[in-house]
Amino acid sequence: MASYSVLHGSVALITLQNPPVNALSAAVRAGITDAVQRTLKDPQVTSVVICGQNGRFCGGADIREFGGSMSGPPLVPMINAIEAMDKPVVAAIEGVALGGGLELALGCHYRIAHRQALVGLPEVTLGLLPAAGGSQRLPRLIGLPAALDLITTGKHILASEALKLGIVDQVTDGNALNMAVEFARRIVGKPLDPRRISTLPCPSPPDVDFLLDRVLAQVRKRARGALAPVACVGALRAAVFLPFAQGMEKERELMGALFDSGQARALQYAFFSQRLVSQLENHCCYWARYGLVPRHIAPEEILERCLYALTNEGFNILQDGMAAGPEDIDAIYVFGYGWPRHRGGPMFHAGQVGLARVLEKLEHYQHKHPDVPYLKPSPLLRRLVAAGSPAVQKWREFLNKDRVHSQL
Ligand SMILES: CCC[C@H](O)CC(=O)SCCNC(=O)CCNC(=O)[C@H](O)C(C)(C)COP(=O)([O-])OP(=O)([O-])OC[C@H]1O[C@@H](n2cnc3c(N)ncnc32)[C@H](O)[C@@H]1OP(=O)([O-])[O-]
Repeated sequence: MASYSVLHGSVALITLQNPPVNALSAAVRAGITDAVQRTLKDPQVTSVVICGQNGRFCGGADIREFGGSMSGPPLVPMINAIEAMDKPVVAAIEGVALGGGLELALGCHYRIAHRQALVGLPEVTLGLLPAAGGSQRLPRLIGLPAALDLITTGKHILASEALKLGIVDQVTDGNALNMAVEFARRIVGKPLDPRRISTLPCPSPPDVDFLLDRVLAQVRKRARGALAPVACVGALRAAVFLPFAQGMEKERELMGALFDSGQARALQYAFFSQRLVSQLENHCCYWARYGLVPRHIAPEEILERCLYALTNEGFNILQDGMAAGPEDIDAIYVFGYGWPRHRGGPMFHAGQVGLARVLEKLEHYQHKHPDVPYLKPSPLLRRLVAAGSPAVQKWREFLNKDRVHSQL
């Protein structure tokens, strides 16, 4: 939700309330929309400040809502309505203004931030693009090159850097909310048109096509096969060449293609998994409290059981003739699944570790867990070890002979 109060008799304060990061859930969007209506109707109110509860402006759209059917007022018209207000609106940024949080702040007429606050449009890291106007407003505010950098990498930057780029108007080491309220009282009556980012032209260099093509080639190389960075460049291209309303249409269309993609679901799953895993320590406290004794599993065992089971499946795939050679499997892992390139791929890595060692480990874990079928060593792995563990480059030859032999 979002609370509404009036300070000094004239400054409306809208506070986002959705701990821990004040994500823009349906309830928060409904609260902001109602509060905006109240400020418009209240003749005593001459300016507005938007802030987040507990020193955090906003962590963006509520990612947990992405899995279900979306309800509540949509973000884009809500932000457009804020920008269109005829009373100055100031965002008081403390903690974070990320994704939809920064997009909300970009819809405000001014942004005042604490120096240590973090801002950014990290949607690309979730397989998305900033689709609440961020891809169209940010380049209009700070120019195309800087917007390309921020949006295609998704990096978070400190407010002090955001000030240099022109994303925020002022930073403070003190209380950003107090400063924003004082600022809001001072600027009443100043023209708002130049502060509506959607009405500004998008500053871009003369060789804009060359720049966009170069960045597109870079993101394709850096994140091979990833859809979101490519879509981000497409949205920024629209910001340069199309009027705001049409750019927003393009942003929506590109987001639509990403939103239901397997890549976006996988990256959002990874976001929550990472946080869940970091809470494991708390689970240990829970066990201790109830006198439970967890079985000790060394990190090495987890790694080996995951890694060698995966490699073992690779040997089974080769044996079944579903892949012609180990290079096919390694290429899929390196270029499709982000396997660290410097480790060559799971089959190459097995060769580096030593096939005999991989076999020995699989036998060991299979002995401990006979009910886990994927730990059963592949017959091909056994034959390769028996043949003296040839180098990975020789396996194709070995397989061909093996297949011919098995057909005789
Ligand atoms: C049309 C839409 C367009 C729009 O452009 C799309 C977006 O905005 S996409 C969004 C773009 N925004 C982003 O990509 C920002 C994503 N968030 C972050 O990068 C970090 O969480 C942040 C830096 C904010 C805080 O770091 P920290 O202090 O180390 O804290 P932490 O990381 O441990 O998180 C604490 C708890 O908050 C939870 N939670 C967090 N964010 C969200 C969220 N948006 N939603 C829901 N939940 C969220 C998190 O799961 C965790 O829950 P739990 O149950 O306690 O495990």
